[in-house]
Order: sequence, then structure tokens, then C-alpha cells
Amino acid sequence: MEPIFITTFFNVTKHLLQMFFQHLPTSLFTINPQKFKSYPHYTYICVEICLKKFNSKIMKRKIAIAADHAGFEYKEIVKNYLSENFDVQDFGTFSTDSVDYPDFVHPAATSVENGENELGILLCGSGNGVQITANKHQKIRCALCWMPEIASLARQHNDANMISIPARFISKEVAIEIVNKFLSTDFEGGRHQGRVDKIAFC
Ligand SMILES: O=C(CO)[C@H](O)[C@H](O)COP(=O)(O)O
Repeated sequence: MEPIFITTFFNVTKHLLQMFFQHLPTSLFTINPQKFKSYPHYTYICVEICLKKFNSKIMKRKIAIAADHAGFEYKEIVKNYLSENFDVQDFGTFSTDSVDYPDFVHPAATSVENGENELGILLCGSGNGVQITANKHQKIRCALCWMPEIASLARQHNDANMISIPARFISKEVAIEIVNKFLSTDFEGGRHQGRVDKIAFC
């Protein structure tokens, strides 16, 4: 390849990366064009980083969150934790005043069901009330998660599109770990696909 093309290619890539992702380490942009031939995979890596960062910055994943008074404090913590990297839609409640969880869960579940949000996180004291409510929706598979491994399995095996968290029974740190697993684990498909397809009954 002509050196001029190589130099131009790297300069353009460098400027684009710097423009969009100023927080990335400078070392990532320090590329010697003369060494291009010995780093063919570098282009691929640059493009991949570019696309991932572009996706997470410009097209943030949309997450619904809702809680009752028992889950309110954890909801705020989870919401703040996610706010930088996700587009979080908060369906309430907005204080520790006593409320009825279905009033907040149904709108959140509807938003996941109709595709307005990709996934949803629900919190109440035991996790049961919000889970039972959400699972009344035909297209919702809401898993009660009290440890991170259960959240991973809920995605891998059950293709759960919502989780419920028992705020009165786990620490805030564990709640965050659960949310991380839920949002970063993919459905495995395969033998689980047919099972998941059989869940919605009528
Ligand atoms: O866990 C719950 C539902 O499953 C609720 O958070 C819990 O029932 C609220 O209880 P209280 O009104 O006594 O605060």
C-alpha cells in the first residue's frame, strides 16, 4: 500500500477517535504508519473500539427501572450507577412513602413489552411482588435475583427481559453486581430457545 494512503488513513482514524473518545489513553492514538504492515489487526481493533464506544455513547441501551417504597433507595443507587452508560427511564416511585408496587411495575413492564425499553429492573422489599406483577405481562420474563450468578443464568437460560431485586435482603453492592451481570450477559439460545418459546401459554 502507498505510504501516503497509510498516513492519511491513520490520521483520519486518529482524528475521529480523538474527537469522539477523548478519555481513551493517548497511547491508543500513537501509531507509527510505517509499522502498519506489522500491525494489520490494529485497524480492526480501532474500528471495533470506535463502534463500541459510538454505540454506548450515541445509542445508549434503554433500561426501565421501577420500585415501591421498600426498593426506592436501591432504585436511586442503581439508577445513578447506570446513568452514565445507559438511558434509564425511571417509572417511580420517587420517595419512601408507602405505595402499591403494581402502579409502578405495570407501566415499566409495558415499556419493555412494547420495545420502548430493552430491559427492565424492578425492586421491592422481597422482590416477589414486583416480579409476580411483571410476569402477568405476556412478553415479560422477570427473574427474581438475589445473587449475581442467578442474574447471569436468568439471561443465559431464560432470556429474562426484567429482573426483580429484593432490596430488604441483599446489600447495595450485591444489587449492583446483579444489575451488572443482568446487563452484560447474553441469552445462550440453543436448547433454551425452545423452552423459552413454550413459556407464554395463552
Ligand atoms: O416486598 C414487597 C412486595 O413483595 C413490598 O416491598 C412489601 O410488601 C412492602 O411492605 P410494607 O408495606 O410493610 O413496607
